[in-house]
Amino acid sequence: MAAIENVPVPVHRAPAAQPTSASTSTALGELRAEGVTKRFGGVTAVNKVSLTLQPGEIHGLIGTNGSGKTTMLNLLSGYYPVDEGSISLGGQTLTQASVQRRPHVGIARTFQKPRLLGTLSVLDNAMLGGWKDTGAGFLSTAFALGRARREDRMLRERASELLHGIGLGHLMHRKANLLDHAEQRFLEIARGLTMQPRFILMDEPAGGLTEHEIDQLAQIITTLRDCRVGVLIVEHHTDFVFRISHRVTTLNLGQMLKEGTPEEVRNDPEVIRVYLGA
Ligand SMILES: Nc1ncnc2c1ncn2[C@@H]1O[C@H](COP(=O)(O)OP(=O)(O)OP(=O)(O)O)[C@@H](O)[C@H]1O
Repeated sequence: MAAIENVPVPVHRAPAAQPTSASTSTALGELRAEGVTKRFGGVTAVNKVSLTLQPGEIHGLIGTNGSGKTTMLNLLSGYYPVDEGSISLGGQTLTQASVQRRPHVGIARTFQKPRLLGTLSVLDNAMLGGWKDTGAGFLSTAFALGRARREDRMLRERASELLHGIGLGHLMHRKANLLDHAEQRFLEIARGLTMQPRFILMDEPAGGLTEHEIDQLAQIITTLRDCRVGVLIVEHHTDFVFRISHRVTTLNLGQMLKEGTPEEVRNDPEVIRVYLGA
């Protein structure tokens, strides 16, 4: 993959979180889950979990297999409704907001297995992330009238800039299904960023990447942090999570085991007993 340049993402006003310092900020604009519970039949996948993601913060979500990490991400991104508890952004409730609504308030996500439209080009896939910013109706789109043309040009430029920033600029016109695994993962991130999110929730972004590609991923994520985007990383690759996160939450059997700085979590006897030492 080509070198990663500075990823151009929108600048938000809130200050970036400081690495390793415990955040006591109640800054407006935080994404907050409070006491959320999700059940699937008799299985309680997530049980009264609270998690706060600050703008400009990298927050790792780790835990054993089946501990509820992906479910938590799905609750924050609106893929599942919560059974109990609440989700809010900047103090405004999102608990009932649909999955289609969440991008409008600034929540993007990536998937464990990249979900791309394989027969479309890399550029077209990246542009799909910006659909929420288009308002041209069906007729003006069909006839490529002024507004539709302008919106298309704007999105194309934004997506193209992001792809260059993320190191995929040279592949813009290739079909997405011809990309290798890391390229597909990075394209998903670019697609999420095209919507200019305030928060991006990533499900196992380091899965299947080489050490070199993980370094590239870390570079992308720290650039997002510098641009005040909050990043939630669900990940099994704990070294990577401890290396780049400001805060880490550990789940076990759907419940919160420990939340704190990477140092606090890494040295917690219960986390070592249940997860890290396993
Ligand atoms: N759609 C679903 N239907 C039924 N059960 C589900 C569903 N999604 C998750 N579960 C169950 O909820 C629990 C938590 O699953 P989840 O995928 O959130 O865990 P995880 O920590 O992300 O796991 P992994 O690290 O293996 O990806 C598991 O017991 C899982 O089988």
